[in-house]
Amino acid sequence: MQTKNDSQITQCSQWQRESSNSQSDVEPKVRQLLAEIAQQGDEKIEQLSQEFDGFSPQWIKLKPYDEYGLEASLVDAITSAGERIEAFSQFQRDKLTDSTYLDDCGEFGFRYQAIERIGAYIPGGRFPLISTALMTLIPAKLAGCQSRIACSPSDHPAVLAAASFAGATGFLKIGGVQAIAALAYGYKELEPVQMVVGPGNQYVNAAKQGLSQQVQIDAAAGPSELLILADANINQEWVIADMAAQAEHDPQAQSLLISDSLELLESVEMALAADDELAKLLEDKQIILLLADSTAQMIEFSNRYAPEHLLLADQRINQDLLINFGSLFIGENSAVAYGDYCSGPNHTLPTMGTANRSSGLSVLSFLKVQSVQAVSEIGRQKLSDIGQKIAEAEQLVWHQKSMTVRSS
Ligand SMILES: NC(=O)c1ccc[n+]([C@@H]2O[C@H](COP(=O)([O-])OP(=O)(O)OC[C@H]3O[C@@H](n4cnc5c(N)ncnc54)[C@H](O)[C@@H]3O)[C@@H](O)[C@H]2O)c1
Ligand SMILES: [Zn+2]
Repeated sequence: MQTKNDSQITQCSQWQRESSNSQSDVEPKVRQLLAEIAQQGDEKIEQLSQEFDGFSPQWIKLKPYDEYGLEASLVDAITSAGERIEAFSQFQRDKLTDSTYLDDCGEFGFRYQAIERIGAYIPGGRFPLISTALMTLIPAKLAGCQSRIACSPSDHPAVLAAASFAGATGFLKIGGVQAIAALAYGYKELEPVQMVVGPGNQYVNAAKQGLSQQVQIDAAAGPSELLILADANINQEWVIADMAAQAEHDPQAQSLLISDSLELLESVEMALAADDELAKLLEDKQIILLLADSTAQMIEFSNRYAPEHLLLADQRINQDLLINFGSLFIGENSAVAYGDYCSGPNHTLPTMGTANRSSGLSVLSFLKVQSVQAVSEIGRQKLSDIGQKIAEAEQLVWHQKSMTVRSS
């Protein structure tokens, strides 16, 4: 199939995601700052907070979330969104049951154990990120993490209210590299946490990366991505709004529409061209229109691209064939924006193709899977027979001995 010469519609086989912008100047700078903090401790954290944000780090005592003077309808919305996110987390937690089996050598199994202390970074930025506070702190609470520290350079009432609703056990007003370092190394009475989650700018992400030996971190959530798989019958107005919505997160955010219907793509292109704002998104390649030969090629493209958000608006495609995505939205009722705010599943999701190997944030992120074993009297003999032969071959004499002494 050929597309018109002046068209922005591209054959999907000829399109590839650009690699992320190099953060070459940010990474060394952040590494240097972290080294200074490691050496100089709290004093350096305070100095950087003054230098970059103009305030000293400050503990804020959280009030009940409905005492922040927010508009009543916003309080209701936070409650409803929070309850749905909580219900999803609870559902997931309930499915994860500790389990053991018995065999002739004893009892063997595994159990889920929450990480004790976690930190959630809530970006400062231009907007009070209510949803980020809910999406990071609620799963940690439902997982059973005992200490859940929120950090943000913003003390906007909506952020504090959301952190309070989501059950933060402490709120430290601090931003950037120094916030991540305070969580990882400890700061004054704050003991080091074991895991740091949450989005942020390139300094925040570089700090998380730089401290990933000290603490567990979640996947770096880069610029937002959406891929829509569309048949000829989609509601164009809806999916155009979805594409523009994800594009508005960030100038580097990208929304892709793929279809085997050239007619549909041309119609969408015309609709975009008729609106200055949307036309600019197309021109800036924040919206991309891709033509496939077949549904098989659409599926193959989707699995290779591994989008953060995947909207399946093609009734011919079996969802089970889609294997790489952060979050799947099935049918065009399922606006990605619902997932951003309030449907329940998490919005902190892997980007840049890392969805082919990693998962978004969830209750699971905050749990360790531990194995347990209790060897029986009979097992003592049987396992010694097996293990001591291997220990002998490895020439680990005390390993061998610790088994042979038990075998008689
Ligand atoms: N993927 C997601 O789910 C998601 C959700 C929300 C936000 N985000 C992203 O989070 C980011 C928020 O960024 P932000 O900047 O608004 O808030 P931020 O809180 O991430 O960063 C602000 C901090 O950056 C530090 N900083 C600024 N300039 C610095 C410099 N030159 N050197 C060292 N430190 C410096 C300051 O200490 C400041 O407190 C955006 O990129 C947004 O796209 C992503
Ligand atoms: Zn979004």
